[in-house]
Amino acid sequence: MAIYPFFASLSWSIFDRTSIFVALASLSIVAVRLIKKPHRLPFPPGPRPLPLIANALDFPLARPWETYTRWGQQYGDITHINVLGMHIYVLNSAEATGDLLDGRSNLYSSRPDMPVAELTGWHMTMATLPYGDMWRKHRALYHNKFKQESVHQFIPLLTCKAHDLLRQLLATPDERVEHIRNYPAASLMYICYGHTIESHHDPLVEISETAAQEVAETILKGSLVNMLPMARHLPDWFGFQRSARECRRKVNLMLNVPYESVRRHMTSGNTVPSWMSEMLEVNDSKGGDKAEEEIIKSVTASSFAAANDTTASALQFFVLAMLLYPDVQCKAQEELDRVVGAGNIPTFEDRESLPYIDAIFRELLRWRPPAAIGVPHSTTKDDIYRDYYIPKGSIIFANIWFVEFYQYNICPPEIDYFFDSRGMSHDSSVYPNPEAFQPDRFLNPDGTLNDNDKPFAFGFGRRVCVGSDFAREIIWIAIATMLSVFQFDKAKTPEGNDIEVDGGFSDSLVIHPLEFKCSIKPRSQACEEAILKTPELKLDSLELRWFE
Ligand code: HEM
Repeated sequence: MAIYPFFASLSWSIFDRTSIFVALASLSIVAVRLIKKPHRLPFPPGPRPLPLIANALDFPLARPWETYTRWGQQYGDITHINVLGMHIYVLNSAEATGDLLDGRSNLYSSRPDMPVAELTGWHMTMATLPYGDMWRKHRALYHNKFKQESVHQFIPLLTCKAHDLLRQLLATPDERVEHIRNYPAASLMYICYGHTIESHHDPLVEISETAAQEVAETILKGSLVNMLPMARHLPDWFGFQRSARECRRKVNLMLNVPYESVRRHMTSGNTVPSWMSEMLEVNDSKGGDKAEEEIIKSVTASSFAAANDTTASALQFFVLAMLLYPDVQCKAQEELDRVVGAGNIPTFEDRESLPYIDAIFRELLRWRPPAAIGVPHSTTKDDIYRDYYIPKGSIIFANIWFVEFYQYNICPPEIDYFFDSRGMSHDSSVYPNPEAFQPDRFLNPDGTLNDNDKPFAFGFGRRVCVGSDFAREIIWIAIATMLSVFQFDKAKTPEGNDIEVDGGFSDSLVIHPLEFKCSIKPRSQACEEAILKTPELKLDSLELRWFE
């Protein structure tokens, strides 16, 4: 089990006085937590704890949604484990999640105290801030920019970027993965910093992506260390500290390099209006408060980090779905041809008349929610739910999704309870045949969209994704325009046989399909011409009304 290397790495010969102090202090905190008199009400059921270390060995370090789903099947829709004194609850139903994270959001809206976030410098990003004034301040800045009433301001930019994507896919379809990655990155770099990406190896994108990726990896590597507040003081020989320090260096670059670039443009009088320049101008006009400037750096950097990978994940899975479900592609193209005319590219103005495309968007986030276990919440007060005790500071995971084990041949045949899903997005009582990609689930019999418009994929309560309206826009226009002009098919072998795709995906915080081959061709000569005719807008010449 993954905890063994953790303990094995503790070599007594190299303990110094600090190490001994840290180890003893950590152990005494854990011991106090473990022997602390429990509330008279029980904890919910869960795996049997061992003496002293409780459920430390049960805590999943890889593909946690699989373990969480199994617990859901064994213990019901609310499972409890105690990891080194930390109370962790896993919610495996929409009902329990709705009751707690939405219904009691005044108590369930903080984030776990994670030393690893502080050590990597990530603690100032909104997604990790505890519930309180600083979080409210960050959230207000985001809300102002990305709230539903504001996102229409991004329409010219997103249209332009979607057309760029079409042209890139037409020119080099084999670079599909890179083009799709580039699409949200280019949009967000422009919104946040007024920066135009020229290639797939843009330095600002690479700095931001590397930092976000390394933080995710360090968080995973340090997941047990995360549980101990004393981890902040672990000695340097502890490998985790070194990777956290390296990560911090990259996070600093992510915060400061784009900022310095925007500042340079502002000083030289060549400002390209952006979210950052707009906020800096306001702050400068009030005297240039340094703490405020740090917040500005943080909200822009973390919106790129939160938005880029999740959006790219949804679009990569979209292509996979089109290969696996050609009937869906066909139905979508029929709708597009009927509404905008074959060979024409839809715009946001056509959206109301294209319900099936919206249904594809909703099904995509249900079928493959990019962040399968969301982001953990934590409680700010003791609570009682269904006669179970939930102490202050508990960590709450909502298992948005579970994996259909049998599909990937990793489920032992005797464990048939996996077939009966309880994961929320794949709850078979709500979504029959949950593993199938069926956008019709989101349509009324008359073809209009139904009311099921709150994807679990965006999270819950007061911490619900602040970019969800923007995500809908950026994903919708890409899907609609791509489907209008391209045919997505399985690639062929030289003998003309289909190259099968297995539908597997990565084991990461934000999931992505494993590499697969795909053929992308214009649907007709008219479609190819329509793509080539899309104007190659110079962003600087766009009417920048979205920054008003
Ligand atoms: C398909 C795209 C996206 C998905 C699936 C997604 C998913 C999520 C999830 C699951 C959370 C955690 C919610 C919770 O704690 O319950 C979250 C939080 C967040 N998302 Fe997104 N997101 C997406 C796109 C975006 C975009 C486009 C932006 C910004 C423009 C964004 C910014 C954020 C921020 C800042 C948070 C932290 C909110 C907080 O802690 O208060 N996300 N997102």
